Amino acid sequence: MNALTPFPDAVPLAAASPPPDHREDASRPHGAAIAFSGVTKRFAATGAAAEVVALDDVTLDVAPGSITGIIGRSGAGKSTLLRTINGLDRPTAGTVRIDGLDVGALDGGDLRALRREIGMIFQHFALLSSRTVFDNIALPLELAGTPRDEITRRVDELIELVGLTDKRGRYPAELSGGQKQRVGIARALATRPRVLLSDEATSALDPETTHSILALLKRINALTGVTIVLITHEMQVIKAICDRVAVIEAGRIIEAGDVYEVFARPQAETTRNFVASVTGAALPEAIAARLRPDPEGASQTVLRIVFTGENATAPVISRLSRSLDVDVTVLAGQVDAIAGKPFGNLIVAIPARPDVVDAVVALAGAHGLQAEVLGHVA
Ligand SMILES: Nc1ncnc2c1ncn2[C@@H]1O[C@H](COP(=O)(O)OP(=O)(O)OP(=O)(O)O)[C@@H](O)[C@H]1O
Repeated sequence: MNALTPFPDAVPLAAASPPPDHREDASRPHGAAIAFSGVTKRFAATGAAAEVVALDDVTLDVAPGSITGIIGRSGAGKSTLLRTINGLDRPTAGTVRIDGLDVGALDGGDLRALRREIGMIFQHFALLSSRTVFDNIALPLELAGTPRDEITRRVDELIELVGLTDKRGRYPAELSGGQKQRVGIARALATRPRVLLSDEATSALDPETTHSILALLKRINALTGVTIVLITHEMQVIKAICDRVAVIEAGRIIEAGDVYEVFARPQAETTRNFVASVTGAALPEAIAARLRPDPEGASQTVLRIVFTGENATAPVISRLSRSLDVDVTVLAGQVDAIAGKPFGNLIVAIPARPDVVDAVVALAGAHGLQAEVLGHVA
């Protein structure tokens, strides 16, 4: 691939007639594939500060047009991973490729050309306080040398897309947090990027505003096919809009896959905790404090039962109870939609008899459910 034209089939903004409305964009996929291969990033020791391995041999594929979430706790390496995509951080080892193009090998004009294909939104919006909504959104187009009439057309189109028509001439100080993020999103989309990076874009917003911003990102992804990579520490965000998720811990990807699969069968302890934070899978504290691994002397065994797909709404608990003649006490749970599919999670207590426990687990399995023993209470 020619390094000077990182996206040969991308339409150069200045030369293109913008489509009259965004629905036309849906017919031409914009998304770019991103491939991390063995990416390690070390920050050298300075003075008293020891060397930091921020990314440790990260290999991950981001599908074009997907919404991929990277979740991890503070310091896990999320921002560093995001910054390797637009070349703000260069890997110490390994490669990051966007549609096959090695980001780490680019510099100067090639890197600037690549960055025009990558929009970014931030937790604290990063708007210029002295510029109006219109002028903030216009900035990347001005920097790209886009003619004035085309800037006006494109910015007005974006202002409408993000629902800020009545705020066109307002300044950031006159906007709510959600409105500021809408400006940030419009600005990030101005040059018709093929990748949109979101750095904790909803972390500073209240739940309702978060919901509307996530819905906007999902709509933009559906309309334009832009590949979205978002980093977050909230599983709620992953659950709301992502197709794929990767869990990062101490610079390593410890789990990655389809969001529904990861929610249904989380493997790593950290992933289980993230999943439990949003699926009702967390044990009530009073029970958790009494839970022990040893069934000796216990009166109740506590199970987690995960319902997926069409089983999510089946009356399985009453069937378990009737056909095995056991009392099933529901301790916690909810039925929800994840990635658009039903997903249920119940925590139940049954009598702590090995034959009963085995029968319940087997019967749940026969109904296509997963049942897992969490522990026992006296
Ligand atoms: N420029 C830098 N110099 C030295 N160390 C750095 C630098 N940038 C990041 N780090 C370190 O790399 C590790 C990963 O940081 P990073 O910001 O990627 O984590 P994060 O998951 O985004 O955290 P947060 O959610 O708190 O923003 C941390 O230990 C951090 O202190």
